[in-house]
Amino acid sequence: MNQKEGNLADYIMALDQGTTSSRAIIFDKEGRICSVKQKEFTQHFPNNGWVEHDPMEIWATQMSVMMEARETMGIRTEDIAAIGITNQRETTIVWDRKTGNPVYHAIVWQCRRTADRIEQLKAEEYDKVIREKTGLIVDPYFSATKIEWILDNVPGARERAEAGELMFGTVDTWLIYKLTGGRVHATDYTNASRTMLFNIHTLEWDRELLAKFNIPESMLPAVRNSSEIYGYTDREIFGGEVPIAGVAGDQQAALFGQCCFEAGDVKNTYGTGCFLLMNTGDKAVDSQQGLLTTIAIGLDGKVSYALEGSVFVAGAAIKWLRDEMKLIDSAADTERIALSVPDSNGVYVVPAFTGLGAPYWDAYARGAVFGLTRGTNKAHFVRATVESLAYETSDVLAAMEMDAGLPITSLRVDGGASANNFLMQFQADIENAEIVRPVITETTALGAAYLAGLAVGYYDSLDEIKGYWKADRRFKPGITEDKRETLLAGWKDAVERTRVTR
Ligand SMILES: Nc1ncnc2c1ncn2[C@@H]1O[C@H](COP(=O)(O)OP(=O)(O)O)[C@@H](O)[C@H]1O
Ligand SMILES: O=P(O)(O)OC[C@H](O)CO
Repeated sequence: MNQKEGNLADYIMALDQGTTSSRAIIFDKEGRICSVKQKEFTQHFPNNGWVEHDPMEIWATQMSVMMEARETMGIRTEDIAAIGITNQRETTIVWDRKTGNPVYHAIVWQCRRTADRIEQLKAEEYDKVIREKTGLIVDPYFSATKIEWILDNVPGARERAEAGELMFGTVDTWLIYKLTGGRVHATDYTNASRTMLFNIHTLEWDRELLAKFNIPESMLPAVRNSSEIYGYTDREIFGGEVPIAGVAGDQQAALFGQCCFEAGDVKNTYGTGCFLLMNTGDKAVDSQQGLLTTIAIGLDGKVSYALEGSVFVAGAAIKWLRDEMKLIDSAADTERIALSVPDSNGVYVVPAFTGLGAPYWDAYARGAVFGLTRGTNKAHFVRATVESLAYETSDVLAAMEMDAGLPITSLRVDGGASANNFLMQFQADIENAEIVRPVITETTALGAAYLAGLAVGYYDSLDEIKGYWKADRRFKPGITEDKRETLLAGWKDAVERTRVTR
């Protein structure tokens, strides 16, 4: 059986439940991908700024990719030592304890429907209380006001919740519940830390916050380590009992998958947006620079903390070049085009399409382009757009350095746009740091696989895992200090001219 001690199964399966698709990846011991299946699902936009998913569709797509990934390889259920789950974070699902049926669609992390409630909390200066307890900057992004909205707006929901009939979960919790046939209602520390209800210092659901949002404690899942056996898959579902043994929110899983185990280790995922996390060890650093304090991982009853900064638009700006501006045919073209000119010719693109994220948190800013001259051509424009991803990253790294009080000399990278060698070199240049890209850039799923493997004895230790992590390429800084300062000063000026609120 797939038990701790003498685990003989050959593979680990990671379920990566993201914002636009559900994926299942089967890894071997060295973290090589043996099978991967992915299914997109419907995005619902019922109102301006609202985003929802159907929890049943999340479950159905996750189930089917899980089955297909195994069947394609032709392996048996018992060849899988454990399952690790990693998920889009903050997204909120409420369901009936008896039937397992959701009472409403999942309210997605991107959904802004509770913006007015957030303004009210700020007006009461309750943001300070929230910040102190949860490490978060009060925002509709997190789960608390989403749960409150469901209880206030779904007919009968509040009464049912108070009678103990409803359960809340982020997507990890929903999948665990479904996979175990409704037997386990649990989440891990990293996901709990994104709800705006979890006290990251006492490591408990915070009673004062629960009262503030009028959320009965009976709705909440048990909070557990990111690496431990949560339960076993229901035989009906998977034709065998596989332990679910690793759980972490996707950005934290990526930090773990990048083997950023020590305080000071930083990773950046260059996807649609950029997500930067710095491990701060056992210190919950209270950011003075507009970053979030969050839980990096929970192992053996102890948590490590992280500083987090998110950039809303990164790879999305590259998509914009392709789909709206029609300047490129594919995202990969940007590398060749950027390298066809020696520099951006003084052009700066600030892709603040949906406002500016960390460290500015300016919801009202909008995209801008500076430095256009009669000599500006398409290549300069494309290059400036690619460079903006590096500048945005650099702003968050500067904030992290100030908060943590230590310089960042190395950054581990992943995500779709990390394939762009020009971007990686430019990042190294302006950051004056080494940029390290691993061979396996599926670090989110890999992190979940590592966590699951550790819990069942498939891996012995963090050191063993570190031994499997391999760099594909290291980009070293290669420009002068003067040049770096000039480039960064131009960006700072462009951002200042873009900002609306300070
Ligand atoms: N070679 C490239 N250069 C620059 N950007 C790229 C490149 N390849 C992909 N991208 C961008 O990366 C994003 C996709 O990365 P991915 O990690 O799959 O994102 P997500 O998980 O957020 O959907 C897209 O926005 C795309 O425009
Ligand atoms: O699904 P992703 O990769 O867009 O990640 C979403 C984040 O977890 C939101 O906090």
